[in-house]
Amino acid sequence: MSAQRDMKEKSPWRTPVTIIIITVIGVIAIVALVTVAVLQNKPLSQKYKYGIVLDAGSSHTALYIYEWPAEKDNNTGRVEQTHSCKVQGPGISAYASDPWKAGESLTDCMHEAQQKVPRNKHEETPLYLGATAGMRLLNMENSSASDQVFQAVEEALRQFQFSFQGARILSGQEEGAFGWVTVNYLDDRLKQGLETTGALDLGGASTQISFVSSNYDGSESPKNSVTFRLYGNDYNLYTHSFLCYGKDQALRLTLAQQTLSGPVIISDPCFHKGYTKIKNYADLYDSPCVSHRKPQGAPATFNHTGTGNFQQCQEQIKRIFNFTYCKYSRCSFNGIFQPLVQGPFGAFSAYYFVMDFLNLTDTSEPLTEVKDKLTKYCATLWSEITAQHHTVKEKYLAEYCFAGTYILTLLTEGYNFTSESYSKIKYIKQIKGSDAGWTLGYMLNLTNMIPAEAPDSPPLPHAGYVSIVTIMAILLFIVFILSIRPLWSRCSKQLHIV
Ligand SMILES: Nc1ncnc2c1ncn2[C@@H]1O[C@H](COP(=O)(O)OP(=O)(O)O)[C@@H](O)[C@H]1O
Ligand SMILES: [Ca+2]
Repeated sequence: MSAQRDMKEKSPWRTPVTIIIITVIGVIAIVALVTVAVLQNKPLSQKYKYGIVLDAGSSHTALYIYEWPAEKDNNTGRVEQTHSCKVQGPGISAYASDPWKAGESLTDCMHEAQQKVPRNKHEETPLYLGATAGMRLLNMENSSASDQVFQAVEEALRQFQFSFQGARILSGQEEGAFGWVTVNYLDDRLKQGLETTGALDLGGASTQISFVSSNYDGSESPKNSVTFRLYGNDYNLYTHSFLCYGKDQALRLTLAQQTLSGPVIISDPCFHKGYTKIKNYADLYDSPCVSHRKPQGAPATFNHTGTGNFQQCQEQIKRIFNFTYCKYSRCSFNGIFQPLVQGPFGAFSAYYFVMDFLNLTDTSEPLTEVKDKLTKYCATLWSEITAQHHTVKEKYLAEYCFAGTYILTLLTEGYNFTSESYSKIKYIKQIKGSDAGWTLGYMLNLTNMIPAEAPDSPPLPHAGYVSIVTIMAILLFIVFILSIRPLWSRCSKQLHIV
């Protein structure tokens, strides 16, 4: 009996010290388990990645910086524009005779980008330059000049520490499709598989229309069709880019058809009464959109004089669209296939600038009222317009009557928007702080940021994991306490005996 008791007393499991150690280790193990389990599912301290896109448009270049959390696929992992910089001076295509200046023009905005992106991220930050219709036209007109502009621009961009990924001309299809991706990504329509929003982009040299139509499978005109698989959903997008139908080239087209006979004075209903300016024929026809129409033996200059008449302006503008031929079931204009417009649309870039200036962004207003307001605006004397808006650039100011009329004509006559479908257009500049335009969609595509398949969403949100682990830890603790209770009571008895 005493030998047995001796053995019991010597067993390491039965000494009070051992029991205390086991208890402490047990508690530490449970606390560690809880901590590890909770931390493993908690987002680590936020680290960001950056991307830079330069939009080399026909009228100017703009730089955009985008930022997103470094970890992939968490639900807040959205890309946002954190900064934009407008390059001083004209678009890069205007530097055809001085290519190195095109490169130099970008340096101020690039220095700004160096300040905005954290120093230690420069090397890993991709930098893209995409050029649109201005460079498309220069390339058509003089491809060696366009190559030289690209060389100069690339050389300038390589001077920076960023990871330069190249400069290239986007096709009209890409420009339209990436604008659509941007709008729908920012509106959170892609991840959730919601009805998408069409995109209307009005530039200076080209204009794009892109939308998903339920009764269009892409077979009738494959060159107008782009298919995507994004977050597990298939999209069949209709898109078209009209070169020469951006607002600056459309103005040339409209003016050029009024100068066919080479008159010295052009009375233009799209400009305000009282506006008069001597302009060069050579400048007007200095674009492949109109160069073939230059009248023979025209004088060097013409007197551009406004008459301010919306109705007549609209008649002039209609004449730049060709509605006479269409080999498809239906066309917009110039023989280009287009299904009937469908669903909501976002209209950005010059659509927004012009309609915002004219106070016509409210599309719940009936179209007839919009036209009435524009009629009044166009009929306002030039002297009154300049007096009311002395801070606005004169070139823009002179052209708002034309631009507003062009927008309404393009939408209603060109794309066949009706009073009803017009009310589903929203004129937008930004969505949730990021500019509407092709740049974000372009970067998302090149960095593979939008997966084809829906990411496996975690079965529980973070809070769910924390609750489950806490409950399990409490249960474990209770079981642990219950299991060591007999040891403790034996231990206290021993202490009593001692
Ligand atoms: N504040 C403004 N008011 C009116 N038009 C503007 C304003 N800012 C920019 N624009 C116009 O927006 C258009 C932008 O086109 P841009 O992107 O440079 O050309 P593209 O996309 O055809 O290459 C140009 O016609 C430019 O004049
Ligand atoms: Ca543009």
